[in-house]
Amino acid sequence: MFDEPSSYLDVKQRLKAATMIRSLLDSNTYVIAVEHDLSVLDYLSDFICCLYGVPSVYGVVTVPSPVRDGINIFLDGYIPAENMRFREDSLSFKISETAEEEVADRTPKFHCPPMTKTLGSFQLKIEGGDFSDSEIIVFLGENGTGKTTFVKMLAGKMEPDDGAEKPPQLNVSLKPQTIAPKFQGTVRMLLLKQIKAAFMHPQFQTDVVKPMKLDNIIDQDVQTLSGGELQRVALVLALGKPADIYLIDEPSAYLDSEQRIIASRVIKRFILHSKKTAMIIEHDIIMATYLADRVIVYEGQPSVKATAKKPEALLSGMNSFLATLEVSMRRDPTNYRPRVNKLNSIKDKEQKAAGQYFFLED
Ligand SMILES: Nc1ncnc2c1ncn2[C@@H]1O[C@H](COP(=O)(O)OP(=O)(O)OP(=O)(O)O)[C@@H](O)[C@H]1O
Repeated sequence: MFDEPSSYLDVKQRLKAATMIRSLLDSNTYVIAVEHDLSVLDYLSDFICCLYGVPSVYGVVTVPSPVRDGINIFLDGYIPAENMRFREDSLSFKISETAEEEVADRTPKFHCPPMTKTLGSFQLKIEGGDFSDSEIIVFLGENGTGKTTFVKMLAGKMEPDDGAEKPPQLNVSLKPQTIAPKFQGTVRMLLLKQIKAAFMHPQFQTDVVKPMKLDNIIDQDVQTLSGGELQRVALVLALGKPADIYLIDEPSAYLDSEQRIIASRVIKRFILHSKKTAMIIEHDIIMATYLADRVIVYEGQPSVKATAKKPEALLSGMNSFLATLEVSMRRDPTNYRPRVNKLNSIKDKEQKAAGQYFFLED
């Protein structure tokens, strides 16, 4: 049995872990895994059971379905065989067909200069670039290529190497990768203390607090929250702080598949409506694809030497990122979710031969 094998791993490691787990299968061995990253679940499984219900009240486990049908049932919120709807809305990943042109029209709001940072034996080179309002930049890179380091430099928590021009002094709100709250008191007390203005604002309640489902835990002690509950509180806190730029390190960690999709929608809507900029580190490729207006691809050797490239369009960035991983992806025609092609499958070979590692639309 494997419980969340993908946690904190980068895309390459997630697929490696899935392949390793599959290699355990033989005629006498069954593997059962709990996994919240839908692309990994898709790659790993032959059959899946969906679980639905009301958190902390009841849960129902569906009969196993073949993996594609099972994930689509989960996303659709409807079990055709039982004529049973368990969620009002279906969850879809369609990316606006105009996304690319919208990016081209954006006016630059701030410029990040080229920078370098040396940490022990690790060297990071940042190409820099221009960033604008209402856009989300997703950082794509393997573990140990310096994503968190770049975020810390933008947040002013780390200086670039001597002599390098510093990033602009911006008002930054940071959701760190690890969350270890010291606060003694309830969630409500924490929100009132740190983000009172946003918390009391009806728009923020509707757009952020309600969808992140803080109602059930609002009077619970922060110290007793689970990992997923803490992550939801940390995201609300980060979005509730007035800032020019929101730096969000691994929003998907500890969240289940549905919460990941809801959190992505909340972040996307918030950034669009508030006309702010977000930079997000995300290893869940479905969430990363859904969130990104543009991407920064990290190249190089993890823990040794890496380059954070200039921001680029989602399609070209994903294409070059997936090419470095030697992974190709297609989209499910039903709900547009990205699916990893099995290594050496016909699609995998065809797409790689054509240099199309990633498709925006099927
Ligand atoms: N204070 C430090 N001293 C020495 N090395 C460090 C320090 N902080 C980070 N590193 C190293 O720098 C490299 C980049 O770290 P960083 O946390 O930025 O990577 P990352 O891309 O965010 O990784 P992950 O995806 O695993 O979160 C790693 O090899 C890390 O071990």
